Amino acid sequence: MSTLMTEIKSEVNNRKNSLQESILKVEDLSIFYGEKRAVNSISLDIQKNAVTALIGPSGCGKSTFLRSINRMNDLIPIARSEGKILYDDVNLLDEKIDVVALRKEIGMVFQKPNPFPKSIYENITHALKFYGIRKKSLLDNAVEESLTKAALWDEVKDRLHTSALSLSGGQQQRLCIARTIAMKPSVMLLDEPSSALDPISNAKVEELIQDLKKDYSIVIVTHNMGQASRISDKTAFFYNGDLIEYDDTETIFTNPSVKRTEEYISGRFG
Ligand SMILES: Nc1ncnc2c1ncn2[C@@H]1O[C@H](COP(=O)(O)OP(=O)(O)OP(=O)(O)O)[C@@H](O)[C@H]1O
Repeated sequence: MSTLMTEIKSEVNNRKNSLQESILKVEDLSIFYGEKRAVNSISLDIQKNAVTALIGPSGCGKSTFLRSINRMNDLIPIARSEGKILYDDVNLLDEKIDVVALRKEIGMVFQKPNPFPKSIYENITHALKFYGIRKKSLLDNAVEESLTKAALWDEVKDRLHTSALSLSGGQQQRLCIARTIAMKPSVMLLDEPSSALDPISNAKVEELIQDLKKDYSIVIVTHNMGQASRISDKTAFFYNGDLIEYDDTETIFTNPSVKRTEEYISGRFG
C-alpha cells in the first residue's frame, strides 16, 4: 500500500476511533527498564465495553504496556514510564495516584491461575473484607453474583467452602476472574488468561470474556491469533516496543495497512 493510502487510512481510523467512546487514552507512552526502552512512544484510545487484543511476537512490550495500565510495573524497581494514561482525564501514571484504589478500578488476571490457598468463598471475599465489608448477606451476594458472572456458580455452588486449589485449572482461572469481578472494576486486564488451559476451558474463558464486555472494558494480551480474531473488537499489533497498527479486529485480520502486521498474523514470523 502506498504511503499516501496508509496516511489516509490512518486519518480515517483516527476519526472513526474518536467517534467511539473511549475509557482510556494513552498518550505518547514510553516504558523503560533501566536504560532499555520496552515501549516506544505509543498513543491509542481503549474503547469502552469492548475487548481490545494486544498481539505481537514475544518480547515486543505487550505485557509491559498492559501492566502499566494499573501500575503493576511499579513493583519492578528498574521500570519507569513517560507519557500519560488518561482515565476520566486523570493521568494514572501520576505519582499521587492511590495504586490500591486504582487496582480495584482496573483489575488484572494473570496467565497462570493464582487462587489463594483458601476456600472458594474466601477467595472472593478476601479483598471485600479488606475494604471493610463484613455483613454476611453482602458477602454472600457478592460471592454468588461474581461467580455467576464468571460462569462458575453452577459448578461450585455446593462446595463454596472447599479449597480453591481443588478446582481444575480452567475453574481456577474463572475463579480468578470472579475475584476481579467482585471488586466491581471498570476495566479488566487479562494477560494470556487461557494460554495455560485445556481447549474446553479455553473455550469457556473465551465465551466468558465475550459476555463480560457488556459490563466491562477488557484489554487482553494473547499469542493466539484465532482467539484475538474470535473475541476482540479492536486489535493492537506491537513489534519491538512500537505500536505498528491499531484498528478494528476485522480490518487487522482481513485488510491490515502495514505489511509487517500481515506477515505476523499470517504466521510468517513471531
Ligand atoms: N522485569 C523486567 N526487567 C527487565 N526487562 C524486562 C522486564 N520485563 C520485561 N522486560 C523486557 O521488556 C521487553 C518487553 O517485554 P514484555 O514482557 O513486555 O513483552 P511481551 O510482548 O509481553 O512478551 P511475551 O509475549 O513473551 O510475554 C523485553 O525485551 C523484555 O526482556
